[in-house]
Amino acid sequence: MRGDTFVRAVTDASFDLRLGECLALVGESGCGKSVLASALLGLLPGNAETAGSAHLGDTDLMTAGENVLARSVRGRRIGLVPQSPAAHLTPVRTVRSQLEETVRELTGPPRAEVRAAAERAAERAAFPADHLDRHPHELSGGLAQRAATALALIGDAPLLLADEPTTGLDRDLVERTVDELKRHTGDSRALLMITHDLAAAERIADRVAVMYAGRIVEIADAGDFFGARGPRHPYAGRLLDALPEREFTPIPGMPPELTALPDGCAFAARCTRATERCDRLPAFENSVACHHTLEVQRA
Ligand SMILES: Nc1ncnc2c1ncn2[C@@H]1O[C@H](COP(=O)(O)OP(=O)(O)OP(=O)(O)O)[C@@H](O)[C@H]1O
Ligand code: NI
Repeated sequence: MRGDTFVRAVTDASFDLRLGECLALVGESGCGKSVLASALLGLLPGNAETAGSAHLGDTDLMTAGENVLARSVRGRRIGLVPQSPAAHLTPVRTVRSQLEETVRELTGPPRAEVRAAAERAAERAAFPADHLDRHPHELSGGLAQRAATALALIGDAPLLLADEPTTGLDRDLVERTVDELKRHTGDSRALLMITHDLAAAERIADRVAVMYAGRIVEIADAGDFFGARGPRHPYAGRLLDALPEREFTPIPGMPPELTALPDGCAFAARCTRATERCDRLPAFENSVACHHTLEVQRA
C-alpha cells in the first residue's frame, strides 16, 4: 500500500462474532490487527486493495459503498474506539461539545436531554466530569482514550470495535474500561477488542483470535486458551510464556517483513517445533494453522 511496495497486511482472515460475544484479537505490533479493523469500516487508504466479504446483518461491509458506510454503519452499527484517539478528536472543540454533537447525531434525543446523555457516556468511560470542558490537547493520552471510548458507546451500535482501548491506562482503569465494554456488550451486542494486553483479553473475552504476520493462526475459546488446555499454536504459546506473570521469556527473533513473507509458515523461523513440513503453508483447520500444534495437556 505504501508507494510502489505492495504490503500484504492481512491474508485469509476468517472469523465470526455472535451477539453477546467478545472476541479478542491479539498479536505483535504490525501483524495487521488495525488494518483488519479499518477494512471492516471502509477506512483503509484509497490505494488499498481488499477482497472477500464481511457480513454485518445483511450488509456486506467489503462491498458496501462509502455513503452506506458513512451514513448507516460507522457510529450507528459499528462503534469504533480508534487506536489513536487523539487523532480522531476534533482539536478545536471541547470534549463535551464533541460528545453532545455525537449524541444529537446518533440518538436525536429531546434538546434538554443532550447534556445529560453526553455526561452519562463520559461517566461510563470513566472520563472525569470536571475535564469535559477541556480541549483534546489538554488531555493526557489516557484521558483522550477515555473520551474516545465515551464517543464510541453513544450510538449503542450492535458491534463495538475497540482498537487498543486500554493504551495509557493504569491497571485499575484498564479493568474498569474493559468491564464497561463487556457490560455494554450484554446479550444484544458484540465486541471485537484488539489488544496487546492479554490480561485484559483474559478478563473479558469469550474467544481469542491470534494473528501473526497478517494471518489469523488460531481461534480458541478463551477459557481453554488461558486455562489448563492452553493455546495450540506455538506462537500463541510463546505469547503467553512472554507474560511477566508466566515465564517472562521473550520470543526470540522478529516477525518477518510483510513485504517479504516466506511461502510456508511465517512463524517457522522463530519456532522450536518447525520442521521441513513448515515450508508448506499450514491450512487453517480446526481453528488453528500449524503442522505441529502444541499437545493438548489435559486428557
Ligand atoms: N497506510 C498504510 N500503508 C502501507 N502500509 C501500511 C499502512 N497501514 C498499515 N500498513 C502496514 O500494515 C501492517 C499492519 O499494520 P497494523 O497497523 O494493522 O498493525 P497492528 O497489528 O495494528 O499493530 P499495532 O499493534 O502496532 O497497532 C504493518 O506492517 C504496516 O506497516
Ligand atoms: Ni494497531
